[in-house]
Formats: sequence, C-alpha cells, structure tokens
Amino acid sequence: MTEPSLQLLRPEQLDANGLVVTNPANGSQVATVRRYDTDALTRIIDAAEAARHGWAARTAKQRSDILRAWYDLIIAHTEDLARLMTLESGKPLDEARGEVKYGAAFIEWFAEEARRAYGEVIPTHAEGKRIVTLRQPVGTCAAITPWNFPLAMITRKVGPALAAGCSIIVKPAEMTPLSALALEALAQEAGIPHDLFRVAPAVKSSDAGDLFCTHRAVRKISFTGSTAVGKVIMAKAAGQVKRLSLELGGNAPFIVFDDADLDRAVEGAIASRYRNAGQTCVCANRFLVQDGIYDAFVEKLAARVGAMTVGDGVANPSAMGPLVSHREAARVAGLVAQAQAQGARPVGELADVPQGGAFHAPMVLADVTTDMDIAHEEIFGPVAPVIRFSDEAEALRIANDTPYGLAAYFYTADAARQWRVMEALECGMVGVNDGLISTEVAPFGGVKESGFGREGSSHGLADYMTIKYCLLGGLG
Ligand SMILES: NC(=O)c1ccc[n+]([C@@H]2O[C@H](COP(=O)([O-])OP(=O)(O)OC[C@H]3O[C@@H](n4cnc5c(N)ncnc54)[C@H](O)[C@@H]3O)[C@@H](O)[C@H]2O)c1
Ligand SMILES: O=C[C@H](O)CS(=O)(=O)O
Repeated sequence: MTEPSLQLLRPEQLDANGLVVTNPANGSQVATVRRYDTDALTRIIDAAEAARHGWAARTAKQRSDILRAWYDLIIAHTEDLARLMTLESGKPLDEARGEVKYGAAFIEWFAEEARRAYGEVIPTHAEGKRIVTLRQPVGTCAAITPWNFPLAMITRKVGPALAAGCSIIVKPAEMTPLSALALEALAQEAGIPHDLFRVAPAVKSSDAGDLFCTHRAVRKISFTGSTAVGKVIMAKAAGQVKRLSLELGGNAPFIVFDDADLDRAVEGAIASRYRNAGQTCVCANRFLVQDGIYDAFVEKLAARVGAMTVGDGVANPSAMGPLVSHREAARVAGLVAQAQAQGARPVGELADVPQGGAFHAPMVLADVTTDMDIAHEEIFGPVAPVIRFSDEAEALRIANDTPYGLAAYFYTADAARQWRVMEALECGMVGVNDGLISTEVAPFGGVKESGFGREGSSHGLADYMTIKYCLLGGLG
C-alpha cells in the first residue's frame, strides 16, 4: 500500500474485488474494501447478539476503561485518520483533523457517562413493598451512517452503545467507509471484542436496511441521513417495533436582525454555511436578513466568500474542498441555475475553482424570495440564499415554514428578543450570536421531519438503554 494512512486498515477489511473508494478531488482510486451480503451480515448480527451479554456483564468501570483506551488510540492516530477522511470525502485536512477530535470526544464523553447509568429507589406507595428502577442496555443495535462526517457520525452512535453495554453493527455510506473501518481496527486494538462492534459496508444498502429492520436480534436502529431514507427505515422498523433514533435532514434559518453585530454575523455565516463545503445537516441553509442591515450583510459576506480558496484538501489543508461527488456538485449547480432563473442575484466575484474535481464555487445569492425552490430545498452545498424580512414576526413565520426542524441561528443584541426567538423557533438546536453549535456535551437532534432522539450529552446514553421498573412485595 503506497498511501501511509491505509496502514490503519486490516487486510481482512480490504478486497481487491470489493467496494471502490475514490477521491472526489481528483477521481483517483483510494482503496477497495470488503462488502457484506445479507447472509454475511446475518452472521455478523448473530455474533454481535452472542457477544453483547459478556460485555454487558462487565462493570461500568471496565467498559469505561476500554472506551478510554480507544479514545487514546484515535487521538494518537489523528493525522492518519484525518488524511484517510480527506482522501475518501474531500474534506480539507484542517476540517478532517477537527472531525477526528470531535468524533473522539464522543468516545471520551461516553467513557465517562458509562459510569453514571443510575437507577432509582422510588418511595413506596404501599406497606411491605419497595420500588426500584434499573437502567439496562437495549441490546444489539444497528447504525446506518452518512458520508459527510465519516468518523464522527460513527463514534456519536458507537460510543453510547458500547458505554450502555450494547453491541452494534455499523453500515457506513458507500462513498466513505474507510474512516469507519479504521475506527473498527483501532477499537479492536483497544480491547473491544471483535464481534461487539463491526463495520460492514453492504453489497446493497437497502438490503442491509431491510435486514436490520427484520432480524429479531436487532433491538434498535440509529439512522443518520436524509429524511427520505429515514422515513423508509421508520416504516420498516415498525414491523417489529424496534427502537429508533433518526438524525435527518435540515433547512436551518440564519436570522440577522438590524441590531446584530454585523462582523460577528458574517463570521457566523461563514462558519455555518461553508463548513465542509456546505455539506452538513446543521448548515445555515437560508439567510433571513432584516431590511436595515440587508445590503451591508450581503456585501460583507460576498466579499469574504469571493476571497475563499478552493482546492484539494490534502494539498491545501485550509481550503474549501470539493463536494463528495460530481453528481452532488451538478445538483447544487442546478439549484443555483433554477434560483437565478427565478430572480436570485449572484453577488460578488467567484473564487477560482480547480478543474476536474467535484468542486463548486462558494456563492452568495441575493434577492431570494420564499416562493423560490432554493428557499425550501436542503442545498447541501456552498451557496447562501439571502431573503429579506421586515419584522420579527415575519422572520419567525419564514423560519418555521419548513417541514424540517434541526438547527436555527439568529443574531441580535436584544436579550428579550433572544428569549422570544429561542422559544418560538421550531427546531432541536439554536445558535444565538454563534454559527457553530455542535459539541459532544450538548444533546444533538431535531424535531418535525428532522427526526427524533438525541446524540451526545447525558441524554445520548438514554437512547441505548431501557428503564425496568421492579416492585418487591412481601417485605413485611
Ligand atoms: N441530522 C444529522 O445529524 C445528520 C448528519 C449528517 C447528515 N444528515 C443528512 O444526511 C443527508 C446526506 O447524507 P447521505 O446523502 O448519506 O444520506 P442518505 O440518506 O442518502 O444515506 C444515508 C445512509 O443511508 C444509506 N441508505 C440509502 N438508502 C437506503 C435504504 N433504502 N435503506 C437503508 N439504507 C439506505 C446510505 O447508504 C447511507 O449509508 C442530508 O439530508 C443530511 O442533512 C443528517
Ligand atoms: O451533518 C451534520 C453532522 O451532525 C455534523 S456536526 O455534528 O454538525 O459537526
């Protein structure tokens, strides 16, 4: 293997005739990995079901120590993990390094949470009886993850699952299996039993999803991806009433009121819209800017965007990278063309974009109105549509006029307005005067068609545990 970061992978994870992984920056082949058909996946699930009992029987401290060892190995291999991520997803090295640290933080966090799955003794309602609750692991879990955060979306599920005493099988996105496979190899090195946590790229993703929804041993499915596929999983999981966590699509409003700190709002817009070339579920997707600050905001944002560097994330670690595929880049270009045909106005100079890769120039579109398609689509690309509004009521009406409800952001100096708007926004997460909200210590998740369940924080462990109530009678 010429690429040093591929040393993280184990021979049994690779297959010359398997799934081909290519670099979206230049189309080069990075690796070919083993894929699992339904029979092979069934055997993996059966083995996970057998392995979980011994893992759950270990003390919380023992599970915590092994998770901590895994965390230490991830951090020790940050550079190779980041390079592998950049090669398979296009994410620039600086952002990839950040994702490794962010993803590792979930393992560190749940290594600590593992020791705090407290039950209760409830004051009894009747003489001679006592009531206690136990928190127990859900059992064997399955996870299906997206391509845009190839490492953090795995640790955000596997961390709490293992901390709770569960086993878990991860089906990664076809385009980005390498980071997940590297995590699996490091987990085994840390002492996590081989059958307890497996990464299984699928021959056919829908077959894997069907199996997760129908195999009796799978007690919970955690899905992160598009709302459309999330609905498919939810419908199929109903057959056996399986536990679900759904982290789905978003259409985050980014509201700038007249009294906002303009420079802070522009910095927040850059951080929220253009991170990962706009390919994050919590990206600001629509900019709602009040009349009095509209022109200044558009001008300042467009100047910053036009000065961005776009390029290969290995050669230029701080650049904005390509989209994950040419198909995605073409989809975004189509959305922009449609918006312009409907009256949107591109603002400022466009950054130079390398030829050949799946690149799309970062853009600002002014004069966008709510009747345009781009105001309602999850863009998932580096394009900022800017909509004008007059007052707070109009801003909230526009912001909430979407089936999604994941993240929202707004900028104002008015403390009373901060409380009014925070409470009125229909979403799971709000950034006030800040464009970056993702952290392992806070509950990440949405409402409406952005899904349910929470990842990270102390709430994240509950998604992998059950509460059993026990009544002890005849105690005299
Ligand atoms: N809410 C969050 O935390 C979060 C995080 C990242 C991405 N996302 C969302 O994910 C989407 C982008 O990711 P994507 O393109 O990988 O999404 P996607 O829904 O196309 O794919 C997600 C995963 O589902 C698998 N899949 C696809 N069809 C399936 C089927 N019929 N049955 C079972 N599995 C199937 C894919 O192979 C992949 O592993 C965006 O909508 C983004 O907002 C949400
Ligand atoms: O795509 C959304 C992910 O959840 C990434 S992050 O948690 O916002 O970094």
